[in-house]
Amino acid sequence: MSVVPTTIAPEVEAAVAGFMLTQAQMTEVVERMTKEIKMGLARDTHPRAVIKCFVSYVQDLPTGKERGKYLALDLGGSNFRVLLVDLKSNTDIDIVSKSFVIASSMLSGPGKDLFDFIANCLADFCKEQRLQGEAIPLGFTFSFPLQQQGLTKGILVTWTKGFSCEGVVGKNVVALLQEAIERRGDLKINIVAILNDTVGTLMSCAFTSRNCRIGLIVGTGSNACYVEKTVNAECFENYQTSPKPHMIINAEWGAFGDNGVLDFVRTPYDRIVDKVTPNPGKQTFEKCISGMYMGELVRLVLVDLMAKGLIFAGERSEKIQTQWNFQTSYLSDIESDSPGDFRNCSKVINQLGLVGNHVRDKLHLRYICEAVSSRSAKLCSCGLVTLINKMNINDVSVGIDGSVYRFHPRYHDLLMFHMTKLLRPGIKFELLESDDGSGKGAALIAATAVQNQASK
Ligand SMILES: Nc1ncnc2c1ncn2[C@@H]1O[C@H](COP(=O)(O)OP(=O)(O)OP(=O)(O)O)[C@@H](O)[C@H]1O
Repeated sequence: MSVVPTTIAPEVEAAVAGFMLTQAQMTEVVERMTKEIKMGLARDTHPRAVIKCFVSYVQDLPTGKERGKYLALDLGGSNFRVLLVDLKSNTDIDIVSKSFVIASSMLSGPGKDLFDFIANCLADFCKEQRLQGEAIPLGFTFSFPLQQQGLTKGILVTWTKGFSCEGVVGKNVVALLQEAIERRGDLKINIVAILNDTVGTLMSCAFTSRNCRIGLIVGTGSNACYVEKTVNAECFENYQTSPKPHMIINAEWGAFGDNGVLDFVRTPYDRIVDKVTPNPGKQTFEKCISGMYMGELVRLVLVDLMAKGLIFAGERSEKIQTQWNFQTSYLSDIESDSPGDFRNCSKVINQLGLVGNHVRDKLHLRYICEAVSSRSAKLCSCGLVTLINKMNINDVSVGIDGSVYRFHPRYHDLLMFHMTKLLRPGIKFELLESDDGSGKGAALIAATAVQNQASK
């Protein structure tokens, strides 16, 4: 019987050492992020802040009594979805949804084409669901940095996550959608709210868990929102006079580090990934954390070690040399193997056009994946701890969505472990997986918006 090696070669260890954040570095990240969040909230410093802390105009958490049928659109990553959400009770919610793939050419084409495509998908869906005649309220989950000026007005600040459509930055996205709907002329749609997916996630978890105060996404991108005191949300015009005590703040934490404050935890591989994205120099924190980039980071380490003959020695593979070819789902597959077993790992190696005859190479590949996913979870923990400390509460639930959190075998446990180590003793928290947060959350915000309109 062959003995499975368990030790990592010093050269491999050295290559990924930069991903292994220490407790002191994590504490420093929390400190720096706290500063940046305060800058985003304050009127004077907001214009130059990197973590923008946008006002969401959502001030009411769900009461649990919201009811009715709502349409929701979800645009923010790999797929575009249209949903019909029927809030029957707080435990009985019917959701019918349809996903549409956005052609990669559309990601960088004219914005008008993107919004016409969205309106067409909406029309298809309404036809299928026989909703053409009804003006059902619609909540639009739009997961890019938005400077909101009201619940139905949001100016796109910048595209992220691979999108770069022309003619949208600086425009009110709700108006662009409304215009596309009007160009068709066959739909009666009442857009009552635009929201970020983090806000939808928070709302949907708060519908059933009263303690939910944070919404987190770890999917294609990463971002979080939290419940702030209205008086601290200085960019809200009524921050001193609003009768409502709270405001959900869309942190847009992906941009943390765009001013260099995270350089002390970045690796040379992060700098290479950044250069090949459509938004170099932007979304620094997100690029260290989210699904769009984790696979590429692993690939870059692998390519580097292969060039030095330290892994898969003597093997060549066109696939591994090609950008973005190492999917982030491979990290979940590889780390799902039980220790000493390399079944998934071998499959991935073969999919990448490699043979991988040596167990040590598999061990090393797993080690690299663990380094990248652990750093992601550690940085995310830093972000969550920053928000919990900022709210100064002792008991909190966090609603979480996104494929990285959902499918990575250790992500939840890593967050629990590192958050516990970073938080002051005695603070209770739970991490809740959000089920269809964007859709449910959009419906809940639409329900509150309709109610608020009616009571005016
Ligand atoms: N099994 C998996 N393990 C880890 N990551 C995965 C897995 N499957 C997909 N991903 C990654 O998750 C990302 C997609 O995330 P998600 O499914 O949450 O959708 P999204 O709506 O596009 O993202 P976002 O919410 O950031 O807008 C992709 O980058 C993909 O590589």
